[in-house]
Amino acid sequence: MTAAGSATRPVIEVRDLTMAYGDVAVLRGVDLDIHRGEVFALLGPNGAGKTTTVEILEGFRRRSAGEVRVLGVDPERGDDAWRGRIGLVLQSWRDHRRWRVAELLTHFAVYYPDPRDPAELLALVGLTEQAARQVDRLSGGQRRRLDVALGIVGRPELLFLDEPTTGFDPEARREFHVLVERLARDEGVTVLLTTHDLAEAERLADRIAMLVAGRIRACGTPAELARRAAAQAEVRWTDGDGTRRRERTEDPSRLVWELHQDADGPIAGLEVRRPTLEDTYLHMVNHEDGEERAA
Ligand SMILES: Nc1ncnc2c1ncn2[C@@H]1O[C@H](COP(=O)(O)OP(=O)(O)OP(=O)(O)O)[C@@H](O)[C@H]1O
Repeated sequence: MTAAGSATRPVIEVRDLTMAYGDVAVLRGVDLDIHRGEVFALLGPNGAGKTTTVEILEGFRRRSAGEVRVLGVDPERGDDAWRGRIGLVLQSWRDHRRWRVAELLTHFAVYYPDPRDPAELLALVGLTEQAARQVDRLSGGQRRRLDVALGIVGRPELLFLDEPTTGFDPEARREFHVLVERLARDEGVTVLLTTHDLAEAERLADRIAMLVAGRIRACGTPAELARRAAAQAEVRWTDGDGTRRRERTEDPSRLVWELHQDADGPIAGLEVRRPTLEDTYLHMVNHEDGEERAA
């Protein structure tokens, strides 16, 4: 690969990724391209396969089939130099409860060739006042920020955040969002975050992929996804015999006009509704096996 080629190549490339635990298929042909400097959200309900996907990309799990490249390397063959370019913020807290915050960062910094200064890092994640505190005395939100600090101490090009704000109060969540935005905007870090919170994905991500039952059911910018969701209106009305009816259509005025022609008078109980992105997402989650697409 030439230097120019590697500059334009996606940071993460996934083709037809499948994964089964025993005979249970969890990922059923996932395709993804994530570009340098993007904040990309993998959105899906519990059990959709988000953590499995991320663990495969991080090199912690062997896939069943498919092509995967992360920073140009197959994660199953990633060496220490490759690992040093990646930052991880995992779902479960590692066990360093007795360490003090600043000590822990200093300890991990030595593993990297060009680490961030621990004091600057503490300021960046808003933990300066807690520098001398033991890890097991931190609140849940403060621990999560320490997780992020540990994830970025080695100046990674790519940061994985697995359900980063679970258990955060609204204030901690907002501060965390500002931190992620700053990393992406000011430092060009590519961020892949998993979440089951649509509002968080819309707020943070340049692009969202909706993973439901091991398949990407829709992928695009929040605005694109919202536009596609709203393209099909739902028209509801009550028939002459009192039956409640509903129909999805891209041309609601035509349907209403036809109903008006047929009805002998006003259309009873008429409603025309444009689905929101949330309606579409919930519909996908609640009809997992259906092939209906928002894309
Ligand atoms: N090691 C494993 N062995 C067997 N099944 C597993 C294993 N890990 C995960 N699974 C199953 O695979 C499916 C996907 O799990 P995964 O953790 O990837 O989902 P997720 O989208 O991250 O969910 P959550 O939001 O709950 O973390 C689930 O049905 C889970 O029970």
